[in-house]
Amino acid sequence: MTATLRTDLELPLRFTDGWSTTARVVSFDGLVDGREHVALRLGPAVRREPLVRLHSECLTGDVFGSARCDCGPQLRESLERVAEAGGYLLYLRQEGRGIGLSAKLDAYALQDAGLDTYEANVALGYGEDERDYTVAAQMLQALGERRVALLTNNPDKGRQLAALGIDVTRLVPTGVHRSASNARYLAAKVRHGHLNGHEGASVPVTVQA
Ligand SMILES: Nc1nc2c(ncn2[C@@H]2O[C@H](COP(=O)(O)OP(=O)(O)OP(=O)(O)O)[C@@H](O)[C@H]2O)c(=O)[nH]1
Ligand SMILES: [Zn+2]
Repeated sequence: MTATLRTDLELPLRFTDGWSTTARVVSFDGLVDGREHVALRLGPAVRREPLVRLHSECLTGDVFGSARCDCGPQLRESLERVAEAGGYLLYLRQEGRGIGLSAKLDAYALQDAGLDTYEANVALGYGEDERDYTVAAQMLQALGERRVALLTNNPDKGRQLAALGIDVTRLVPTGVHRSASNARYLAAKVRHGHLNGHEGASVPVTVQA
């Protein structure tokens, strides 16, 4: 299924600490899951290999500033890095690693009772990570991008995109935004294959057969 560009317009971004940039915000028709995912195009136009961040929605971290996770600081870091390098931030409506907001809050309650972030999902009857990146591949194809560098610590994003026909040349790790409130959460992610703590390294992508 092919997605098409719907609207593409200028969006001035202004932050209270003074950082600002101008993005283009792009919406789409024909995305397979019917949700309203958007792309921000940032920075200089690059002929090959734009820097791309697939950011999974996290209302509590992205909007409210919750320190239980690292999503808020990662979102801001990603905007700045993509604005510098040239590329896209795809804001994917995959709240709670795909299980939704209310279920994520249920999972938080289980974590307060001792489970880790993945065990909590499983205890609620979900997979550890329910995200599928087909819509991200559709968005990149609609934008005319087949070759990207991916800003992430999650190798699964690179593997899934590559399997969907996008040439992912390398994974570029984000910084590590660790605090007393999210340290347990980040440690669980590393146990499940995240590259948090490998900052500065560029990691080649391997696709499983
Ligand atoms: N189910 C669940 N989802 C969570 C929890 N904490 C954060 N999330 C969601 O996890 C998603 C972000 O995933 P992360 O595992 O933090 O990071 P990632 O996207 O896999 O990897 P990066 O690209 O390196 O950021 C967002 O959709 C958040 O809403 C949690 O405890 N339980
Ligand atoms: Zn979060």
